[in-house]
This record gives sequence, structure tokens and C-alpha cells, in this order.
Amino acid sequence: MPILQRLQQATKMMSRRKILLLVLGCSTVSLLIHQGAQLSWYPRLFPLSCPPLQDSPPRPKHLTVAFLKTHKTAGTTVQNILFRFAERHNLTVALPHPRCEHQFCYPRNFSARFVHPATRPPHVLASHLRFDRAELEGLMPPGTVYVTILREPAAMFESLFTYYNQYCPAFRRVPNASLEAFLRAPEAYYRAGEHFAMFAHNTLAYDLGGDPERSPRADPAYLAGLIRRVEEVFSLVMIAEYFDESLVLLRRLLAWDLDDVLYAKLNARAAGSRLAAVPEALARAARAWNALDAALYAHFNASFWRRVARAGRACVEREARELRAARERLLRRCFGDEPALRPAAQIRTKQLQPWQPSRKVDIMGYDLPGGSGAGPASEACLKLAMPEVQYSSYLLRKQKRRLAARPRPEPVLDHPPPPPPRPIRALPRGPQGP
Ligand SMILES: Nc1ncnc2c1ncn2[C@@H]1O[C@H](COP(=O)(O)OS(=O)(=O)O)[C@@H](OP(=O)(O)O)[C@H]1O
Repeated sequence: MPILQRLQQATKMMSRRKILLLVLGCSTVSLLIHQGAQLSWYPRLFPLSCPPLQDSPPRPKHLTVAFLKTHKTAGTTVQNILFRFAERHNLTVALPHPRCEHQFCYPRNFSARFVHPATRPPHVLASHLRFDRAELEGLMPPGTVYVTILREPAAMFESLFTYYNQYCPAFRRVPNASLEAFLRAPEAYYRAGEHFAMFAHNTLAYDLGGDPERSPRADPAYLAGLIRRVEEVFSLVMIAEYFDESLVLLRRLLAWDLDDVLYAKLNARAAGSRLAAVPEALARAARAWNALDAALYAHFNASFWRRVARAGRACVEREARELRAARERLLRRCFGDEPALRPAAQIRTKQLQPWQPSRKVDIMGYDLPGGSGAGPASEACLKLAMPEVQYSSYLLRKQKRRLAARPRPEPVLDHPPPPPPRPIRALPRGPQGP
């Protein structure tokens, strides 16, 4: 072969190699960006150890979820999981009308009129509300999966008592803000039906749409009816004490990946703002005062474990361990080698500063090591630790922009929501004032 021809062939080979290298390079970068945005920490090649979900072939991910965010039950952490899932899958999240602040005009019964028109029709709903079946079913598409979460009532009551101490008159009346004094004689401080009374008595029952003044002892039929109504609607009642096992059941119910339920613990009080453990006598008194909640918890805790047994307890525990390991890797990657919850004053990233209910209670959060940063990975880390108030405002802005950019028929709103009867602004959910 003449030299010139050989040279031409060699040049051709070179450029083919270059093109191949270029293509390989581009795919690697795109894969990295994709992985960064998804923050995938689950070893995908390692098959899930649980037996396959009943249906085969595998179901697609379920995309419509209504989460009843009960109070002081780890609901903000679940909400954050759902918000991030919705963003990654380009779903619409129902958000409250600004008049309702970041809750659907709680403590009023939920009404579809409280939902911002730019966030309808929704796929996902996860903000505080008082449950009203007909209104929610009218808003959410058919096939929506309903889930909620309960917490052991004594621990929950201790959290409510501290968090809402400055807002709830029943708690404000107690000398020295003493939980013990309140529980010694709750009737001396509590007035049914007054402002924020629902934070002081059977809050779980109230959030579920029940009557917190009913006694399960005096009125067992009422309790049975409330349980039946909850079971008719909710496909899963999670238990805060078994948060990771609850998430395993949730991801299996919704056919989601383990990556979809990774989380950072949100809205936790600092050690100095809570009792390390509620003493047994106090816990008994808290359960006796909140007897309806205690009965609901006992029932749903038992049914939770029956469900775990059906799914295979060993396999649920193994998956929960895998979740914990993946979560630890993610937290280290996002928040540094020793990812610690820190008080708001030590968090430099404004979007990550949790709202503080009062000077006496410290709510903790995370910070990004290098400030807010940029790029898909930092964006995903930012969302992972974003408190409820900032995330709800961000999502509302984003969905309004999306609506403006891609006009679609206005959802029919009969009337804008009427102004709330009480100053909802006083509810401790808004951003901290100056
Ligand atoms: N993953 C996980 N597991 C167990 N517990 C958790 C988790 N995430 C949050 N928490 C605890 O839940 C309490 C806050 O609950 P909420 O976010 O529902 O509160 S709120 O009603 O929205 O204000 C708050 O409890 P207290 O610290 O006792 O107040 C959090 O520490």
C-alpha cells in the first residue's frame, strides 16, 4: 500500500478512536450527572433480599399518594421524601393557598378550596390538614394511595407539650411549663374547643377527623368506628418508632426503589429541649389523658407488626438495615464525614434553617459543608435537608412558574377560601419573624 494511502487510513482510525472516546466521555459525564441528581446510594446490582412483590411482572411506580401529616410524628421527614419524589418524577404537589400558610387551614376540617389552584389537580399531597374523606377524595385522582403515621402517644404528647407551649392556652396556664403538673390534673388547664385545644388532647384522633373528647372506655363503639373509618381509607399506617421498617412497607406498597425513601431526619428537637426519656409514671398519665390516641396507637401498632410478619419479618429488617446503610452514605456525602444535626444558629445556608417555635425550644437541622453550592448533587442535598416551610414555598413558586409557562385550563374554583376564623398566622408554622 502506498505511503499516502496508509497515512489516510491511520488518520481515519485516529478520528474513529477520538469519536469513540468522545462518546464514551459524554456518556460517563451524563451518567454521573444523572446519578448526582438522583443521589443513588443503593447498590442496584445487589438484589433486594425480600421475596418479590406478589405481582409479576413488576408494577410501575405508583405516582398518586395522599399522606395525612399528623402532628409531631416524624411527618415532616415523610413529607420531605414525598416532595423530593414528586420533583424527581415531575409530579404536581397539592399545596395550601397562602391564606392557609403551610397547612391546609388546619385546624379547620380540610376543604379542597384550601388548595392553591396552581397545584391542582395533584398527584401528591403531604401538608398538615384535618382529615375529611369526602373532600380529599374529591381532590385526589382515583387510585390514590392514602397513608399516614402514628407515634407512641406519651412521646408524642411530650413533644407537643414542648413545641406548642407558647401557643396552646391549656399549656400556657401550667406553672413553670411543667408537663408533670399538667398531667397531674389536665382538666384544671384544658378547655375543650378553645383555641389550639387540639394540641392538648388526643391530637392523633383530631387529625384523623375524629372527636378527641370521646373516651374509648365509655364509648368503645366510637373507637371501633373510628378505626374502621381509618382502615377503609388508609392503605398503610406507619409507626414513627419503626420509621425505617415503615418506609420499607411504604416503598413496597408503592413499588418504589429503596433510593426513593432515603431521608434526613427533620424537625428534631435538640437534646436540651426534650426529655431524654419520658418517666414511666408520666408516660402512663399521658396515655391515660390521651386514651383515644393510646387505643388507636395500640391497634395500629399491632396491625403494623402483623403486616411486617406477612411481608416476612427477617426480610423487612434486612431491607431496613440496607436502607440505614445507604442513608448513612448519603448523609456523609451531603453533609460531611460526621453529618451532625445542628442548631439553627449554626446553619449558614438560609434555606436550611428550621423554623423555631419559641426561644425555649431548639429545632435542629443540617448544613451543607461548603454553603449552598451548585450542581445537581448539591441541589439534591439541599432538598434532602430542606425544612417544611422553605420547601413548601419553593414548590409553590416552582409550580406557579410551570403553570405560567405551560398554560392549561384553570381548575374551577367555586370561591376562594374564606378568611380563617382565627389568626392562622399565630400557628407556629410560618418563617420566623425578625
Ligand atoms: N426518622 C425519624 N424517626 C423518628 N422520629 C423522627 C424522625 N424524623 C423526625 N422525627 C421526630 O418527629 C418529631 C417531629 O415530628 P413532625 O415533623 O411530624 O412535627 S410537626 O408536627 O410537623 O411539627 C420530632 O420529635 P421530637 O424531637 O420528640 O419533638 C422528631 O425528632
